[in-house]
Amino acid sequence: RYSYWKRVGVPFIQPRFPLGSVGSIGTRIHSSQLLAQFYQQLKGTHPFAGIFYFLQPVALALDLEFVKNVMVRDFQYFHDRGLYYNDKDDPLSSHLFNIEGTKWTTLRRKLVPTFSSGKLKMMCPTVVSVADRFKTCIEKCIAQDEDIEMRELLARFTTDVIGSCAFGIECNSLENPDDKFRKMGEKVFEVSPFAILAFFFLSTFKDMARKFRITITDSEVAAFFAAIVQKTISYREKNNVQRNDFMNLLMQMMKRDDKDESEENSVTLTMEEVVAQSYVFFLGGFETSRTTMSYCLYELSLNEELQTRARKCIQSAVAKHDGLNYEALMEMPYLEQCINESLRKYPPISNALRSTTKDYAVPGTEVTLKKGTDVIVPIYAVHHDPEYYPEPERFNPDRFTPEQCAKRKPFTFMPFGEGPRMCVASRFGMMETKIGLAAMLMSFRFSKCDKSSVPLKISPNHLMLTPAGGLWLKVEQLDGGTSEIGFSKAISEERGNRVEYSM
Ligand code: HEM
Repeated sequence: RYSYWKRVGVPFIQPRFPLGSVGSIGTRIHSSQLLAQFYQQLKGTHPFAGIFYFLQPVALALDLEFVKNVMVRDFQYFHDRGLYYNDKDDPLSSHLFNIEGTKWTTLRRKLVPTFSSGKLKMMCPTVVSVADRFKTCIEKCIAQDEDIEMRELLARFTTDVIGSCAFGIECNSLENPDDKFRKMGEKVFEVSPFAILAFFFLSTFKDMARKFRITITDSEVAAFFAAIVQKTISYREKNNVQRNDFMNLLMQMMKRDDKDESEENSVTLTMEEVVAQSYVFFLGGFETSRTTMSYCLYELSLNEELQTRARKCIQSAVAKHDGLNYEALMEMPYLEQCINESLRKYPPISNALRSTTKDYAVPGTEVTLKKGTDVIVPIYAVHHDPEYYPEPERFNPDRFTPEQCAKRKPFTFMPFGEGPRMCVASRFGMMETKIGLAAMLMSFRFSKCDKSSVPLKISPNHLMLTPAGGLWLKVEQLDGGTSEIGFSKAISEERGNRVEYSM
């Protein structure tokens, strides 16, 4: 098996039995950094490199033309991710991120409208109202100690945001750190090195794993989400509640009677499928944005000048639009540059995955990727390639001025992936991140403290790019605070019709 790439004439990373090329993932190094080493080692030799996940050959993209072909031009060969899911024994795993084929195409098409500009604008006050509670929560924390572990607080902020926007649920994890929603999020993402390897293993041997009815979702998490979604749905049905949120859209897809049977590609979801989609929105909604905010805050805390510049940009937009609202958010170019530079340096989902659905003759080579071959687009490696980003370890938001963006080569900035399978909620993620950062920078000054680790180390045993040991910062209240800047004006009018949340 291990002579495969040599036989087909593709430069490859020497594997070791039984783990292949990924033996150190989860224990010594994060997958994104290991793949960046492979990428640098073999870049320029071929459109992609050969690596092995256990015994399975996997292609690692090395050049941008190949990335473009996989993500966009030849998408018909690459619409699946090839990840393990098991809709029979583990329905929660059967969500938009994992599912394949026409089921994915139709479901994706139906879900996209959830994140239209109109819907985002409508959700904006809800997110701002959570940001207001977030600010109060930080004030309470710093009254006790100015050195704060920010990642945990940010997780509570994004948990409450996604609870409100996706489920219409008031989960007060900001006020109550032991809130069950928060605990569930923690449980999903804090996985052991063994679990990471097991996940790669199952994705490599999917058919066998399905035969043995192997599940990947923690049973407590599965039961929790099933109960919360069912409760929300039955409350809405009983009280005839219509809200402009994700749950509403999924409920419409459950009701076959509402649909024109002849409608081509119409999707009907079972309750289990609705639970799975809600679950992925919860996952996508809280971990990625909190990670982005964490890294952005960290970098700004190391550079007072950039922090002041970001704060001024926020203050002037808020003053112009009379509060922190959708219009103000659209006019914070420097904050956006800072966020983009954070996403470049620390893309939370650091690799995009695709799997060939039929044999694929790689343009410009003699090689054919066999049906079922996994392809990795190493987002982190491309974002750290000095050819595209000189001095890649330097945090420099000026890389994202409109002039610099116009000069940038396509496919060198992919924090949300690319092509038809890119992040379905990228604009919502940006909005949530901007609101969280704006709320914090308007009210507080951030700097490093004795507990801050500089330089930051990436934890090897997290799925996303996560700082090891958390993110400790010194947080001081700014003179004047934010009350007069207009938070209160933006507090959501739309607080009715929420399910009482008491699990
Ligand atoms: C800063 C925030 C975010 C980042 C950096 C991010 C990044 C990504 C990336 C890299 C992918 C894979 C794209 C690819 O394979 O080409 C993805 C997919 C996805 N994301 Fe996000 N995301 C963010 C926020 C969100 C939010 C807020 C949600 C939900 C509310 C979400 C839901 C999803 C879903 C469902 C997919 C799978 C899409 C599909 O396969 O059709 N993401 N995201």
